[in-house]
Amino acid sequence: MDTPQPLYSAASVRELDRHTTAALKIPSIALMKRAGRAAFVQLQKRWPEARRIQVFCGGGNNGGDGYVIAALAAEKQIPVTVYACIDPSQLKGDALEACEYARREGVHIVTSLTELDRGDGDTVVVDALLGTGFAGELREPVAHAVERINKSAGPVLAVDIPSGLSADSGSAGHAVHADVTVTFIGRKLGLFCGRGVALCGDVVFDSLGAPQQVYAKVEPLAQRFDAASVKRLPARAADSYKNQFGHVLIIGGDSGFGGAAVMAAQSAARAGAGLISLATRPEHLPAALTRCPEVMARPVISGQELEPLLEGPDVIAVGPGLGRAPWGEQLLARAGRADVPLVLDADALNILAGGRVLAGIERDDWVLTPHVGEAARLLDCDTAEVLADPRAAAVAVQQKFSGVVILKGAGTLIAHDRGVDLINSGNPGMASGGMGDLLTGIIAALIGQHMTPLEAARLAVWLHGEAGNRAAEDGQRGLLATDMLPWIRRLVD
Ligand SMILES: NC(=O)C1=CN([C@@H]2O[C@H](COP(=O)(O)OP(=O)(O)OC[C@H]3O[C@@H](n4cnc5c(N)ncnc54)[C@H](O)[C@@H]3O)[C@@H](O)[C@H]2O)[C@H](O)CC1
Ligand SMILES: [K+]
Repeated sequence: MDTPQPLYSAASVRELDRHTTAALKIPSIALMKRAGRAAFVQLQKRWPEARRIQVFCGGGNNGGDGYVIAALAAEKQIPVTVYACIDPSQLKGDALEACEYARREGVHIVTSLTELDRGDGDTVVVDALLGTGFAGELREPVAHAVERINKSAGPVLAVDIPSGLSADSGSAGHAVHADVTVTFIGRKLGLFCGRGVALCGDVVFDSLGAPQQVYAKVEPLAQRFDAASVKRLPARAADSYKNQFGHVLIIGGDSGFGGAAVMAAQSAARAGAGLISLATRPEHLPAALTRCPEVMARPVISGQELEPLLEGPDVIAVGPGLGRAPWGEQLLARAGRADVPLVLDADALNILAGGRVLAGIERDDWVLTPHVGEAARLLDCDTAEVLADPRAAAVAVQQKFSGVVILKGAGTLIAHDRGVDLINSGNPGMASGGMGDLLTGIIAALIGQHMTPLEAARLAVWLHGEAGNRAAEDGQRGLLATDMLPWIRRLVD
């Protein structure tokens, strides 16, 4: 099993830069030349037929990388033009030295966008405007240059990070939309969460030869898990029997929302739970029986009927289709005190956010699975605040309610008492009803199969997204949650 990838803040990457130049005993300009070369090699690999290159250079070292790229292109006789967004006379240090290197190689440098032709589909555009030094709102003349890059006909390669994207949070206003981002020395958290997932295109990492020991000196913001690093379930012994694989109870499905509860139960079954019970409104029993006869569906009118059902299960998931009416509140109030691990989703989170039910309760053995809107309600803030710094929001929910918090998104964050994890999974086809219900069922099934809440959260998020990717091979639009069920089964082993 691989180790997860560390993700850093901009400041931490600058610290890694310093440790690297010290450890390698090289001047920082040498690191800049390595960066420029790493980006140029990727450019040639991706677009070997590129007939022209336009490099947009800013006023800092990100711009310096751009000048190195231009010099390397000129050395290969590839027609290249640099648009110096900040006049070269204002450059300092390594960036100035890189600019002089480009001039020596005969690179044509223009300082006005009017001197830069629009280019065509064969013109590769390089975004070397802003890197880890970007802060605040995008200012002119960089903002205008970003807009021009986004209007280019050809592909875009972003150097280190798409200009306008926050390395620390993944938030962005106006920013470069790149096809490829070549990032150096340390992967930035912002490349993999928030708007970063859409703005970066493919992310290519190059350590620039940074020795392994420098990474031990700097604390990452998060660690990124993928198929190779997420812990899987063990193989089953030949003499296994169903009780060994957990009894999951799903509670939900108020009038009109029975499908959500049934899908969560089906998902738990497909993720390998030994026994699944479903406590839901009586009117949903026939559907549950038809859709998933393996599930023991039990009618629940009020909290009293739920009480005896809380005895047997090894894990309880509350929320799919629960609604926010007294029925749902009663069921959550009772389930919330059960002495087995819990998974709270959807309206169970909205009820919890209301503060009337389970007020002040903190549990180490529950998994909360908010999307951005539910996280905002749990924190009593705007969704804009959550989007501005998703990692901070996930940590705040975890500090408020304890346990494991999964903040769902294209870059899903998992906050726990030892730090923050990030998992990129899924695709835009999964932006449809029922996806969250499936995730809830998978988490519960994995806890029932003796994974810790954190292990279950990590594997479930990855598995859920991968099942969505496989199901989307037939097309993203019209992807239904139930299309993913066969894939959950194939991937959970
Ligand atoms: N040894 C190293 O540090 C290496 C760094 N690499 C590259 O360098 C950049 C980081 O460079 P830095 O000079 O610190 O910052 P930037 O070039 O990203 O930007 C600073 C530049 O941008 C202006 N600016 C800041 N905020 C804004 C804003 N909101 N609007 C407009 N302009 C803004 C600021 O005034 C400066 O002019 C790193 O990303 C790498 O690309 C090498 O790759 C490796 C060695
Ligand atoms: K950039």
